[in-house]
Amino acid sequence: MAGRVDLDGNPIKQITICMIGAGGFIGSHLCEKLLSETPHKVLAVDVYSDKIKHLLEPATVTWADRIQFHRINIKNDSRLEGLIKMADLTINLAAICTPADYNTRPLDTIYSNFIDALPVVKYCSENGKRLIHFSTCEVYGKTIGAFLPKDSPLRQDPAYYVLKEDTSPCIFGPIEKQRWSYACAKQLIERLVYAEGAENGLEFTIVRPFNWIGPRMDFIPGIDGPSEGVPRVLACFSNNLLRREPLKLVDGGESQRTFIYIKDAIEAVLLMIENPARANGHIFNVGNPNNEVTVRQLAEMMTKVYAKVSGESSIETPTIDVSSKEFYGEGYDDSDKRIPDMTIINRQLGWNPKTSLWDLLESTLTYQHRTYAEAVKQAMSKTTAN
Ligand SMILES: NC(=O)c1ccc[n+]([C@@H]2O[C@H](COP(=O)([O-])OP(=O)(O)OC[C@H]3O[C@@H](n4cnc5c(N)ncnc54)[C@H](O)[C@@H]3O)[C@@H](O)[C@H]2O)c1
Ligand SMILES: O=c1ccn([C@@H]2O[C@H](COP(=O)(O)OP(=O)(O)O[C@H]3OC[C@@H](O)[C@H](O)[C@H]3O)[C@@H](O)[C@H]2O)c(=O)[nH]1
Repeated sequence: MAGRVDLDGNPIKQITICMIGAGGFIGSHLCEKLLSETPHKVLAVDVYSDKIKHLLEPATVTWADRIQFHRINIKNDSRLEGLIKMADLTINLAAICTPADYNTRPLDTIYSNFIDALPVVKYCSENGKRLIHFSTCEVYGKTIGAFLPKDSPLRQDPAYYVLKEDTSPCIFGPIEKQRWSYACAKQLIERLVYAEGAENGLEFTIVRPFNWIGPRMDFIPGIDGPSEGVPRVLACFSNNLLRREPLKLVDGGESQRTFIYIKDAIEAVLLMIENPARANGHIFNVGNPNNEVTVRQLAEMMTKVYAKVSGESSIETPTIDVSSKEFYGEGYDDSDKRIPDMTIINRQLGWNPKTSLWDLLESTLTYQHRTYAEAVKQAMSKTTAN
């Protein structure tokens, strides 16, 4: 760790980071990276700590004095401002961010993504502290191309679908499509952070993650989360594969996504943390434009990769179609396509993603198999016995 320098060759000083939402998927990977590869200190704030338990116990690990866990719900805890004041930088990851909640719990979604983030922005601004705020690629909503006729040749033109931080519009569906409650709340908090920068000099960076995936993402229903819960697609499909049941393709699985390996994405966040002069005042797409698939193709690839890593043959009917109304309920809608433009992050931080979709699925599904296969088998045999 000695002699670490930033992108401009300046020595990197140790800082204290207040990480809100540190116990989640992204937070757990970021904590791991900061503790194992940097000298920085982490004030980890969350209501849960299961995903960072391995970093907190036993107290003898070499970084024991560099991480503190604070079990705090930021909705209503006066300790938050004190922690932000103690830190040099605050990173806010806390959010409700699973699509199954956006249309079924729209109030919780809006409160979590906008109202609950307000004090964090305010305390950073008032105390002159730097903020890295986690937004989402969903702020782009649908592509312009989605509104062109199906056979229009313009649909092939990147100008109609590549998503750029400084020029693309944010296109959401009607209010009754409550799916967009999340994207809209995230957009408004982005605008607020930006305005605090413009009017009050807040030093900020906004991150727009494009489908980061990897180990510890969400939960496997009935094993380490509610049986009826619907996590994001990686965990839904992992759960289906573990239970040897067909993967459910919502509305035919035609939507397209670009998936990036969590470990590649975390490299980008570390560059933002350690290069404030290059990251402040910017909004960054963080994704892998080379890893685009339809959800159907993702299902097919995950089925193949899982067969390889588990040694089990795939089932006869690997996928089935379900309607979005049946799967998510009333008010669901979808982003059609998400390809991040990488110009700004490339120019400012020289960062590029590395891992192919096949490789990231292979390491992630190896983890899923090792972590869950036995527990799923036991849970299934109990259900059959009953
Ligand atoms: N994973 C992705 O691909 C992705 C994509 C786009 C945006 N994001 C954004 O990145 C951030 C982190 O996402 P994630 O995938 O790690 O999600 P996650 O759900 O795993 O993590 C969020 C964490 O925040 C905590 N939290 C929520 N409300 C809280 C509160 N009131 N007080 C304290 N802690 C609270 C949760 O307990 C959870 O541990 C979110 O803001 C999300 O919108 C993630
Ligand atoms: O079992 C499933 C689950 C999901 N899907 C589909 O798979 C696609 C991806 O679904 P995800 O649950 O990963 O969520 P989305 O990509 O739509 O949104 C996510 O993207 C960015 C973040 O802000 C959030 O983490 C989340 O909103 C959607 O088209 C969804 O309808 C299935 O076809 N079957």
